[in-house]
Amino acid sequence: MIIPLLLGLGGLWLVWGIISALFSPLRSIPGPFLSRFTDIWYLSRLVRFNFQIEHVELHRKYGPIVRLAPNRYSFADPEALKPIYGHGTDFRKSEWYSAFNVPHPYSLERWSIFSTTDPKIHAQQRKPFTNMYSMSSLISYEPYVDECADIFTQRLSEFARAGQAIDMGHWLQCFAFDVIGLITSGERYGFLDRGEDIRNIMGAIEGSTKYGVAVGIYPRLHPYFFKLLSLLPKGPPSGIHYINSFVQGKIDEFKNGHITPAKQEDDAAQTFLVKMFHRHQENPKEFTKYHIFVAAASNIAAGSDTTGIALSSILSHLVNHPRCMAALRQEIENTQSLGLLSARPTFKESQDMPYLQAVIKEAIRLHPSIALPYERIVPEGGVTICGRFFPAGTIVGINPYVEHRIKSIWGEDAEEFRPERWLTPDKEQLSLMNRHWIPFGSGSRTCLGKNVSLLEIQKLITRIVRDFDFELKEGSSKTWKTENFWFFKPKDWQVRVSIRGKGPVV
Ligand code: HEM
Repeated sequence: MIIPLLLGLGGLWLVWGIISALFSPLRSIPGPFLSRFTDIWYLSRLVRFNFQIEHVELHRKYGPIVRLAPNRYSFADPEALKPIYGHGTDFRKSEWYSAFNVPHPYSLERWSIFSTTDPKIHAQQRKPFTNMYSMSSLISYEPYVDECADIFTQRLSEFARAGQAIDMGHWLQCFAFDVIGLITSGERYGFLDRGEDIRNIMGAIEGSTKYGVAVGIYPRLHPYFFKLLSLLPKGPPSGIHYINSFVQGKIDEFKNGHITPAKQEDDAAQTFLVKMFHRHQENPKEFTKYHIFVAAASNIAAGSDTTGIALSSILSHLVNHPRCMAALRQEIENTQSLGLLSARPTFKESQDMPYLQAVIKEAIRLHPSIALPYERIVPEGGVTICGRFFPAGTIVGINPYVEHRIKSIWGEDAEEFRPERWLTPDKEQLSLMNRHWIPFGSGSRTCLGKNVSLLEIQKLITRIVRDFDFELKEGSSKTWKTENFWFFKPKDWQVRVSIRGKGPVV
């Protein structure tokens, strides 16, 4: 009885797919054959966790607009960015993002800055947090980064003395995780001390992100899958619950031990939690306990993998391009000889180093921390993009990995690591590249933590490039292994470290 029923439903679904494909107003847009009829083709590619390679190939084969699924289109055209993500446009995030949230009935009032889809609701939700990520707050977070950089360089010195190769991607994530812990709650989680995935929190973030990437293709099934997989002791929902209870635990520990009722003199120097608890005390109805949870959870879930990957990308490009490593060291030495570089480089000092800035931008261009499309939905009335009309409800998106390789923006050598492209005197070209450099997103949903991560990146890269030499473990290929599950992560990137000159200055 069940089998004929399932076969019947499958048949109906197939017929519906074929009819929809035949009558779609977008049927002339090219793409893989199966993508016309079903989302399964795209899903099957995503779960291989290296879609970025095929994504570039698809655009080479089919042109600037490609169908990825019956109602999903991808763009590799400089003209597409502005209509989709430009300020003032009404495109909302697609429902794909909802699979990154705990669904009802498991949630009380679950929303997150990252996954809210409606632009107006999102603007209200984001506003109370922006000043915590502002430039003035940023400078006050510098001692936290320095504290972790001190421990990180100590670890590197130990590995150098032991002649031991290490998984550098993992250690850079440990650094990013401990920094975000300090900035958020004034506590280092201890990743740098132990070098291991404490309480499997990194694994939980990875598992729940992989779940979101896959299940987001069928967002209506998310509550059912979530419920079903919750029955497994180590299923992805347990990861999501785990992250949430980890964050809540940190908040509770903080509340019970550290919170001071009086506002401290120097507001900017406080951690996120201190600032947020004060805000909550002043106005508990507008700034609720859930607001505190949301910001702390965002920092932990969005701020460790991303920054760790960016640091790996920069260091790996430098290791693979000795000429660029030498040029950066020259800049560091020049700055130092002018007395403009502290032992613990400051954010301001590293911002005044143009070659460093160029290296950072170029590495993150070629290997962005996120390498899947930022999906949006065409609003009421439809929109013309790249000369083609898309009706309301169509899912459209640009993948930064693809955008960062468009030759009409970056030139014939788009695939090459050439930091000098950012030092061009051609202002128009520079402005074009800056507009299309989108590793932190684009428009109103741009990364809230961008400055925090740049603070970490600039300070740490200057310091470790000055104090250490790096080489791939013998026998390793220059092309590292990666997994792309939204976070585009290096896997087991083995590097040997040695101390330069007299060793770390601090
Ligand atoms: C190199 C490091 C980072 C990269 C490349 C990065 C990238 C991104 C991207 C691409 C988005 C937008 C995604 C979309 O449109 O779908 C985003 C959003 C976000 N990021 Fe980051 N991120 C980084 C670090 C951080 C850090 C350190 C934090 C927190 C301290 C953070 C917090 C957030 C939040 C809260 C959002 C949601 C913003 C919104 O929708 O209004 N990120 N990030």
